[in-house]
Amino acid sequence: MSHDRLLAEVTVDRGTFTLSAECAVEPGDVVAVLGPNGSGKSTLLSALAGSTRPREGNIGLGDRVWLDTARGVDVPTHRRSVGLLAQNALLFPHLSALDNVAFGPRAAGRSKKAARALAARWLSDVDAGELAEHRPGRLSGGQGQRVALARALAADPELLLLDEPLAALDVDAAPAMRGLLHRVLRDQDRPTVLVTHDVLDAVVLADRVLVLSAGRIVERGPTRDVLARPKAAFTAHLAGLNLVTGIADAGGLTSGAVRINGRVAEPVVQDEPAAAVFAPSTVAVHRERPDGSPRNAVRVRLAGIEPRGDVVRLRAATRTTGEDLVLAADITPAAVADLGLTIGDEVFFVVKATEVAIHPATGGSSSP
Ligand SMILES: Nc1ncnc2c1ncn2[C@@H]1O[C@H](COP(=O)(O)OP(=O)(O)OP(=O)(O)O)[C@@H](O)[C@H]1O
Repeated sequence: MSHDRLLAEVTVDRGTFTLSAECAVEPGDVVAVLGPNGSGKSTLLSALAGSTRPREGNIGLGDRVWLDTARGVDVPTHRRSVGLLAQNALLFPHLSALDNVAFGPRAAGRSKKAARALAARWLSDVDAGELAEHRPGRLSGGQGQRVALARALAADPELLLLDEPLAALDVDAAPAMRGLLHRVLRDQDRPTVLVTHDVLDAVVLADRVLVLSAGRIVERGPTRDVLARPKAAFTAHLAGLNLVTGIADAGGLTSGAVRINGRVAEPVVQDEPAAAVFAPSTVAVHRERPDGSPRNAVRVRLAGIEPRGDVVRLRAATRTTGEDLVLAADITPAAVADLGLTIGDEVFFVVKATEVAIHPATGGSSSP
C-alpha cells in the first residue's frame, strides 16, 4: 500500500505548558524531533497518536482527517493506524514473538495462517526469525526492540512513531538496532516521526529535523544543514560533535575534497551516504600537514577561538565543493599560545582514524 503525507498543526495545553507546532512529513521521510527535556517532544507525539487532545488543530494523512477541532473531529487512537515503537518493547508477555507480531494483522481480519506467515516474514526482515517461538521474558532488550519493530510494521500503519527507541538499550545493543532501523526505515514509504535525545539517531535515521524549545519549533530543516549550521543554542550544544557527511568507501568517506578514514561503527554500504563523527577533544592542530602519518589531516581556516573552561574551542571552516564544512577542536590554552593561533590562520585539523566513527547516513542533504 502506498502512503500519504502527514500534515499536523496543533496547540496542546498541559497544565501551564503549551505546545504550538506544525509539521509536514512526506511518505518515506523520517523527521527527528529534538529538544531539551520538557520542550514538548512527547506531547507532540501523543497528539499525533491521539492519546492527548489538542486545544485546537488539524491532523491529517492525505485526505483522511484524524483531527479537526473546528469541525469536532477527533479520531480515537485505535482507529488512527499508528505504529508505535517506544523505549521499551511492551510486548504481550504471554504470547510468543511470532504471535506478538501476528496480533496486528489478525486484528485487521487476516486468517490465523496468513497473519502468522506475515509475522514470520517481518521477523526475518528485522533479523529476528530465530526468535519466533520465544516468549518476551526470554528476549534481551535489543531482541525485544526488534520484535517490537516487526510488530509495529506488520500492522501496516499509516504513520510510524518512534519514541526514543534506542534509549533503553545498552551501549552494545544500540548500534545494531540503529543500523537495523536505518535499513528498515530507508526501505519503507510511510511518514515517520522519531523523538530522540541523541544527535547520532538524527544523523543516521532522519531526513529532516525539527527542534523544539519551550513548546515552540525553533529550528527545522534537512538534518545535515541544521546540524552543520545550528542556529539555536540547544542545537549547537547537541551538535557539539564534529560531523562530516559524504559518500562511503572502503575505510571511510569522501566529502568533496576531504577524505576521512575511520572505524565502521555501523555497517555502511560503499557509494552510499555516510557520516563521520568525532569529538572536538580528539582533534590535534598542526601548522604543517603531518608527513607520512596515517592520521586524517584536514586543511581549515580558523574562524573562532573561544575559551571553554580548561580548553579552548577552535572553530574552523574548510571549503568542499563550494560548501563550508565547519569543524571544532578543543585544545589547551598552552597549545594555542605555542602555535600562535589567530583567527584567519590556515592550519591542519588532525584526527586518528580510530577516533572517528563511520555511520550510515540518511539523506538529509541540502540537495533537492
Ligand atoms: N500530564 C501532564 N500534565 C501536566 N503537565 C504535563 C503533563 N505531561 C507533561 N506535562 C508538561 O508538559 C511539558 C512538556 O513535556 P513533554 O513530556 O512533552 O516534554 P519532552 O520534550 O518530551 O521532555 P523529555 O525529553 O523529558 O521527555 C513539561 O513541562 C511537562 O511538565
